[in-house]
Amino acid sequence: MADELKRGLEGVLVAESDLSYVDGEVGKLVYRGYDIEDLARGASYEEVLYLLWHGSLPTAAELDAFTADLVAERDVDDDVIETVRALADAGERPMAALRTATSMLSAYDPDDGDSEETTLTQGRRITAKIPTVLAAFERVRQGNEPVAPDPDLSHAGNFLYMLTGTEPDPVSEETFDMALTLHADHGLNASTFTAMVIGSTMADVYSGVTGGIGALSGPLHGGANQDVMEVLHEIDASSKDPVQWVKDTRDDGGRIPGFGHRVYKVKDPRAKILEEKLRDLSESSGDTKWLDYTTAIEEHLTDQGLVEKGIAPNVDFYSGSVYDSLGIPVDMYTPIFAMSRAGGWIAHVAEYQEDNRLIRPRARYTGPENAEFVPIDER
Ligand SMILES: CC(=O)SCCNC(=O)CCNC(=O)[C@H](O)C(C)(C)COP(=O)(O)OP(=O)(O)OC[C@H]1O[C@@H](n2cnc3c(N)ncnc32)[C@H](O)[C@@H]1OP(=O)(O)O
Ligand SMILES: O=C([O-])CC(=O)C(=O)O
Repeated sequence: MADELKRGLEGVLVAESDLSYVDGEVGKLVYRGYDIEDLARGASYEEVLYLLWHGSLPTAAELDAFTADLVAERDVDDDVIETVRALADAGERPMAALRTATSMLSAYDPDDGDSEETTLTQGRRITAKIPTVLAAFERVRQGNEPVAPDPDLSHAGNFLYMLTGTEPDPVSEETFDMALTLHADHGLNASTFTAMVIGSTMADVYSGVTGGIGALSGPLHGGANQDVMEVLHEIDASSKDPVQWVKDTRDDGGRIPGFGHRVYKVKDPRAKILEEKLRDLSESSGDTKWLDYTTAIEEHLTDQGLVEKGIAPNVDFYSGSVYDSLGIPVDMYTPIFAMSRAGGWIAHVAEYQEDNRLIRPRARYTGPENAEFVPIDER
């Protein structure tokens, strides 16, 4: 058993967690026992953060105090904004800029130490500042000045405000807030596990979140939401039938971004909620293009038996089309995922460090044995 190889750690249990549970057979996701659908429809992202970090849904008074603490941390030091400007000027990708800026934020954090309290205090600062960093990056990139946070707006509303300079309408704010809730946590996915591995060395939470951002950026994980939208744009620009695009891609041995999952063997429950949201938004705007393309792709892959084989739409398949309806640029989709998932990374690091054990698996050695060393001048 000890020597059994589990490629990609598939199915391996490495920790106990009270935070979230993914039932991949029936397509169910819960945060601390609450169904994601109830939370997405009924709770704000701030309530969900409180739930993840403190173990229960807040009362109104607890939420007020928690929100005030988050709002108080939204400002970002000028040096970080200057770095963000330099990164934007250099043409850095938003996800990489976020990774660099998040790491830099630690220089301005007055606290130090590895207690749960410090992790959550620093986690609150990181969570509050990521939207400010991201919005500033996007504004500078577009040739505009950053917009200061508005303390009267929610986490979701304030981000959209800082991004556009205009207060969002209630539908946009509610839609974005729902998307943040849907992305906040998801068991030991690759980026959360990365943050936990880093946390298990008792490194600080800035290191864990910075590592999480790096892991999330890849196309097999959070980066797929950007890929899905790029595919939709490619289909649109080429006037190709979406089904033909899928056929060509599969004939070339390619994967369909936004499909497949290590745990879900059926459609991701978050994809169902986002699809419904996209349907509402498309019908009310009268622009159903992305909905039509995504639906056609899903129907085709269902007809081809892929969905039945467990390669079904995941959260990334529909999120981009929803962000597009909010006017958000395509390469900001994965950073927005990180903005939400930071809450989950912080919760897992804090939880794991409570009863910490260094995470250190092994590889089966397949290299040469008894190689004879030859000094460099004799090689
Ligand atoms: C937030 C998230 O991270 S959700 C996931 C986001 N990522 C994507 O959408 C990228 C596309 N999807 C994928 O690459 C995969 O489904 C993953 C990485 C998410 C999961 O991968 P794994 O659990 O490692 O499955 P694995 O890569 O072994 O695939 C199993 C089989 O399904 C096929 N498959 C998996 N995903 C897809 C896909 N999107 N399109 C076509 N075929 C697929 C594989 O080719 C493989 O087939 P084979 O057994 O005939 O070789
Ligand atoms: O759980 C996973 O492997 C990927 C995922 O859906 C997420 O991180 O939200």
